[in-house]
Amino acid sequence: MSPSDADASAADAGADASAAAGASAPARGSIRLEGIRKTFRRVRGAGEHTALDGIDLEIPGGSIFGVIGRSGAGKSTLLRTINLLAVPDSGRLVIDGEAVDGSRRSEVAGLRRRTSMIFQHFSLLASKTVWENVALPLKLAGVPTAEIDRRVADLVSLVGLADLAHAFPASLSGGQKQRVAIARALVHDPEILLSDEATSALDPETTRSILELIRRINRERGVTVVLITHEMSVVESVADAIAIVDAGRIIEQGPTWRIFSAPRHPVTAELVRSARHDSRSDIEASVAQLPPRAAHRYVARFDGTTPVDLGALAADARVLAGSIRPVQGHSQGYAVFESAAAAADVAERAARLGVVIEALDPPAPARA
Ligand SMILES: Nc1ncnc2c1ncn2[C@@H]1O[C@H](COP(=O)(O)OP(=O)(O)OP(=O)(O)O)[C@@H](O)[C@H]1O
Repeated sequence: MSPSDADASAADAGADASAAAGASAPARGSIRLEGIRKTFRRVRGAGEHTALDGIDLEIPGGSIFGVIGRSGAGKSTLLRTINLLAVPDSGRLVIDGEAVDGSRRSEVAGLRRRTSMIFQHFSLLASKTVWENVALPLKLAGVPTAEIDRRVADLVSLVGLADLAHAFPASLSGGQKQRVAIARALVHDPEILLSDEATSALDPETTRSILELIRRINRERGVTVVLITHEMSVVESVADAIAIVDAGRIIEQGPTWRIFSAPRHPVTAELVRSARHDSRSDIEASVAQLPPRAAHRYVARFDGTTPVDLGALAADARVLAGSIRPVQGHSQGYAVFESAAAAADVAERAARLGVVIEALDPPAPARA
């Protein structure tokens, strides 16, 4: 990606996430990383490993921002610089417009209260009930009992565990444990929730319900959410904007629907393809067992900016398979159809309508 592409997509990401947060959203929970660099001494051998290599990122307050990348790309380190669990070698962290450099202990303590974190492993105390796990940080902070009771009751009910308030972690499912961890993360009314692979240990349905909860917390309480994941499907369903990290650099960022419809970097394209299972060979395999009923087969791909009208591509279009889903209100996906229309005619109409078309090889007709 050229620097101008990077600038354009950074502007895209900021603009779209700002829109999602609402034009009059307060700056509460806004995050800016400027030229962040972080190196680690190599565990074996000499020298250093650059985990973050000049990260510039702007996350509007009140948005949900996804950071995605392959294993070892630098996602956790990036997330941990936001609460200074990882102290950058150089660069600036700016929260709500104010630089935070971690030079004063009180400043770091304040930052940690404003930025809560949830993890893949829930870190609950086995000997304490749901209620007691959530109450513990408030007790340690010396909050009066009546206030603790009020806040814990509110949070336990927010995460849907009012009936299990007196259960112990051992009797809870993974999803319920993550709900307790989320309630505990909210006790100090944070501006920012950092999610480090919080759904990676959960099955797809539980993942969906936890992501719905995170979205509700974001919308109802105005909490900025930064979530890191290696799963595109996680960011697809909740994030307003995404940054893709590779080898310690941001290689692409933008509104979620744009990243999915038109990835600009090959690594992003690969991540999108693997999440969607919609490569040409995947699609060809999915319709291979359907006997051909017309001379040609095509895949029409929709990027969410063009209304879907297969009839305008080929009057006799007969749909064989497809997958179309909304991402931030943009219908994206593909449809496989058969038609007698020649490839050149369909391609010409597709170009006029702004639809991407690929011609597939129809399977050979079965021998009689
Ligand atoms: N404390 C540390 N000491 C030494 N090297 C580290 C440390 N933390 C991270 N690294 C290295 O920095 C690089 C980035 O690590 P990081 O955990 O941020 O990546 P990641 O994208 O979150 O990976 P994963 O998805 O596998 O968790 C990796 O090469 C990792 O080995």
